[in-house]
Amino acid sequence: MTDAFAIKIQHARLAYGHTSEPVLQDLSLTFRANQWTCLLGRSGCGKTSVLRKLAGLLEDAHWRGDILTCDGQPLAGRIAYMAQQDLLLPWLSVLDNVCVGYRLKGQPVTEAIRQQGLRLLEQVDMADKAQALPQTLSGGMRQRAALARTLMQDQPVVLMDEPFSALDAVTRHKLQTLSFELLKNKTVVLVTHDPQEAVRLGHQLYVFEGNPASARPLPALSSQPPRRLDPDTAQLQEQILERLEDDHA
Ligand SMILES: Nc1ncnc2c1ncn2[C@@H]1O[C@H](COP(=O)(O)OP(=O)(O)OP(=O)(O)O)[C@@H](O)[C@H]1O
Repeated sequence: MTDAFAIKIQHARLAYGHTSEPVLQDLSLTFRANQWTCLLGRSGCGKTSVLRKLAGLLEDAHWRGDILTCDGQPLAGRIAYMAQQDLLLPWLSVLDNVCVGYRLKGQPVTEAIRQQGLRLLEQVDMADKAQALPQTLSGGMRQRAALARTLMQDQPVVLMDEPFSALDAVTRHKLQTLSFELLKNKTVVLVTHDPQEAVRLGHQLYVFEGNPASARPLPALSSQPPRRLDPDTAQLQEQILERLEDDHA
């Protein structure tokens, strides 16, 4: 696994279809190494499109603008992407889904790899479902399995699209903390609709605003994530909500 690295998007524009209005315009974002960057914004403003672009999965759209890495190397092959849909393969057990990255790379899934997958399943409280098929799981269980699969990939950049949205409050809190621990040395981009989650986990935060949307940073807090609720975090949450409300108006 290579070290985490920073990524910069500069003055990007995105449109679906040659003649369509752009979804994103003058979008500039910096994702720092070893930090969590949270992206917020109203539904449909283009957050997932940005993750798909970074993951190399945006073939159906027109993108203009630079994406730079601080080491000058391409992004391809260095990204783990946890999409909004969990994309678990229905014919594979949960454990095989967690280890599927090795199969896709044509590498054998050794006993050591299976044990590592099992340990991650234990950490997300899914060890008892290791042999279950995805269709027998609840939405929250599927999300936990997908999270274990993302962690298993051990890539320097991790993109997560609302990874905790289907979880109950206690499980969400637990998995936020666990993910934060396990992804400490990565460049993490988290899309979330939850201001509390963003404030708890984000080293830096951006709100997508306008139509076409661009990203505006929020002031960083001096405390380190994962944060507890205190007057500063409460105030920042309030500020996020105000920005989101203004954008809906
Ligand atoms: N493949 C596509 N073809 C045409 N339009 C698309 C396509 N994918 C997304 N869009 C449009 O682009 C816009 C941005 O979509 P995107 O999924 O990036 O938004 P989002 O901010 O992630 O939304 P949400 O918060 O609801 O997940 C939306 O208007 C959506 O309808």
